[in-house]
Amino acid sequence: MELAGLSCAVAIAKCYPLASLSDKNVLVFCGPGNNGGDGLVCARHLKLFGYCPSVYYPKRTDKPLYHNLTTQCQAMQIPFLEEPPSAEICKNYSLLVDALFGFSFKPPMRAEFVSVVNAIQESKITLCSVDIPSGWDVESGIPESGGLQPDLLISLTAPKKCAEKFRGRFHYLGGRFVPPALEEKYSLNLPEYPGTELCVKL
Ligand SMILES: NC(=O)C1=CN([C@@H]2O[C@H](COP(=O)(O)OP(=O)(O)OC[C@H]3O[C@@H](n4cnc5c(N)ncnc54)[C@H](O)[C@@H]3O)[C@@H](O)[C@H]2O)[C@@H](O)CC1
Ligand SMILES: [K+]
Repeated sequence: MELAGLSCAVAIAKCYPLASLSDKNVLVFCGPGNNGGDGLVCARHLKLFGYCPSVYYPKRTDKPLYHNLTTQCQAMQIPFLEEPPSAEICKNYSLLVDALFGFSFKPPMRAEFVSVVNAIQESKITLCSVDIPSGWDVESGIPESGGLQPDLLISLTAPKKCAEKFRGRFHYLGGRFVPPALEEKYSLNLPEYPGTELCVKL
């Protein structure tokens, strides 16, 4: 998770260098599972890279891993929003990071998250999705009702089938931790990571 989240922060910094943004404010939406954990790690590394991340983490998982990730963000003075951000609030940020749901999401979206996703969509702020655009089915992709349309998708470990439907500008692969034997076993056919890079543009 630490490597996955770090690779997301690196991909974001490559696509949206600080100098290209009107301000450094980034809002990271974190869901209850591992995708949200990746988001917490990503927020921390974005801060280390000079961005000003805030986190919205409405459904916190009561496990030591998530407590620790939250504590680390708080120790770095990363603010946690208490109220669900409206589309207007989202407009205070240069970038939104969607780490709500990943490959374990089962549509349809439960009511408690519908307004959160709608606010992201309505704001039209540049969106970066971690692993899978939240609300998309891991296999079939975009929901019929429309869904989030990220500008950057960071696929982790290997692109999921739904990534075929991604239409944004930047697609990166991150999570450089697959042992070669596993890559071979599942015929993942992953691209070469250049040098010591943590992510690679697809
Ligand atoms: N397992 C692995 O090998 C890796 C996993 N990683 C990350 O882990 C993610 C998968 O994590 P998880 O399996 O924890 O699952 P997710 O983080 O995808 O989501 C699980 C959570 O979503 C909730 N949920 C599911 N369907 C929902 C719906 N319709 N409405 C509202 N809530 C819903 C579940 O109750 C659960 O709390 C990946 O997408 C990736 O981001 C990466 O860190 C890399 C390695
Ligand atoms: K996501």
